[in-house]
Amino acid sequence: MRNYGYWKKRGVKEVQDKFPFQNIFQSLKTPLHLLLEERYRSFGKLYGVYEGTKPILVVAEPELIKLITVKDFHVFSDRRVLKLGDSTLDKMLSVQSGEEWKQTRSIISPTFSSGKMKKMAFLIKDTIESLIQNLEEAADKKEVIDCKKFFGAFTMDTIATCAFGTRVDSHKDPNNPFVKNARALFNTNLKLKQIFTLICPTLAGILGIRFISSNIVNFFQSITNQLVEHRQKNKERRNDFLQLLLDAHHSVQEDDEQSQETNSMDSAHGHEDEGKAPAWKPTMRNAWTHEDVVANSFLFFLVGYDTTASALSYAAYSLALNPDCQEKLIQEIDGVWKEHGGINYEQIGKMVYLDCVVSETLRLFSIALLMERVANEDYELGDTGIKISKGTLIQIPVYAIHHDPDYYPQPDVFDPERFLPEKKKDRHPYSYIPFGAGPRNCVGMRFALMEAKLCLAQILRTFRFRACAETREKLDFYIGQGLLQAKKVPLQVEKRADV
Ligand code: HEM
Repeated sequence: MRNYGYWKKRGVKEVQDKFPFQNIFQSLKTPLHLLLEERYRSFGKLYGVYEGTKPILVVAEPELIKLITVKDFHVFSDRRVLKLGDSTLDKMLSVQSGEEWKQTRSIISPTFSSGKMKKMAFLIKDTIESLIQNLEEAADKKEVIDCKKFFGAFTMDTIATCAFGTRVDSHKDPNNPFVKNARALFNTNLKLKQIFTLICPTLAGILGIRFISSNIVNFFQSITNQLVEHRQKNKERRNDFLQLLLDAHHSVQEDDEQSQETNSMDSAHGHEDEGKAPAWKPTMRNAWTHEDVVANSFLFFLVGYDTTASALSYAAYSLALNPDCQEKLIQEIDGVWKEHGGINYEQIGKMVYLDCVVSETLRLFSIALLMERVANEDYELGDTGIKISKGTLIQIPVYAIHHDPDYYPQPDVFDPERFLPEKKKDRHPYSYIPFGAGPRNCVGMRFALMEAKLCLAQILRTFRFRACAETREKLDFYIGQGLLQAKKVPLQVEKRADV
């Protein structure tokens, strides 16, 4: 049964399937980023699509995005409902809705405050050192590296230490039980296209996915149990997420820092009015259980591993193909190094060109291709006159907005200077949303930026990335995924002779 005409009747342009479920088949055939760009060109910033018979409104107009994600957040606080049918996994922040989500978010947000991130930067230092050693071996052998593998090992080590208090070198020690389980999780049971369902469950909704094997959940549950027991028995504390989540229920009244503050780390990525949606205030917190701790450590691992590894791979690739930008970044890094004798959390927050490089990477390669919200009541969309019924799904095509030549002339060119403060101020802030927007944006943004910036600053002090025969001018991406996932990012690393 088709529902065509639903949007037309409401005065909205619509994409009609030529045959039932064409939209779904198309998204499994064409890379989603290309589909989103093509529709943006043909239908503009406001149009309707159908997922089977379900009408979806696609909104790409920055002022309307701000309305939906911030000003009228009370109507659009949820994503599409995705119950995984597992009592632990259903406690993950990203799949919760309504009051449950508010309570969990109120507990989790402070764990990402800048004070906590600063302490966590010390843990990341060790994992960067392992990465540098691994890159050094590759440079000595003049190997072609797949950046995704090296940065994937680095982000896995980082999440292992920050979320599970477990020190591993997954590049050198692939048989470590943590690494084996993590790899099994990503390679088999939880394909990357399904991971995105955690932050934007489009494909899960379409395919009716129920995933994540209980063996793997049990493994992570059991290591968390052992760690908690060990820390309690030995009165041991560590500056990691596990500790912060464990402390959360003891410090119910403590700081709600993240929803209030913005800092230099957020830079172009956060929006000033984020977290200040008029109708949203952190609610009273209920008891925070051991299951909540396990679920959310696990979630950080799921969403923090591949996203940041991809961001670093795309940054390395862009710098290798744009040596002028790489030299400019190296100059900034060397300058800071000379002045401070190294680069730590404080310095990366002040490095303007480093921020431009990371921002431009996340624009050109918008890792989360789209965002979703659901209307929890009937609603009229700003002054468009469009009436949205309760339950309607809204999609925000992030990748297409980031490639709009009106905001970003020559959108396929890597040009970090677009993000210099004087250029940024001329653009609508909601035309740049790599971490989403509003109180439901990426809670891990600050951590991801810190991790990526610290890593880039440290490795470019030792190496340069170089394109090689295997490096393609255009990357090849997996199809049917909500995440922009390159198949391979081959490059060479060269040890710097000038330091
Ligand atoms: C470059 C890296 C990353 C990118 C591009 C990214 C992007 C996103 C996006 C677009 C969303 C949806 C936001 C919205 O709907 O408005 C999201 C949600 C989320 N992200 Fe990230 N993310 C990254 C890294 C991380 C890391 C490292 C963590 C944790 C350690 C994390 C944890 C989360 C969580 C828990 C949510 C769900 C928030 C909620 O529902 O309240 N992300 N992310």
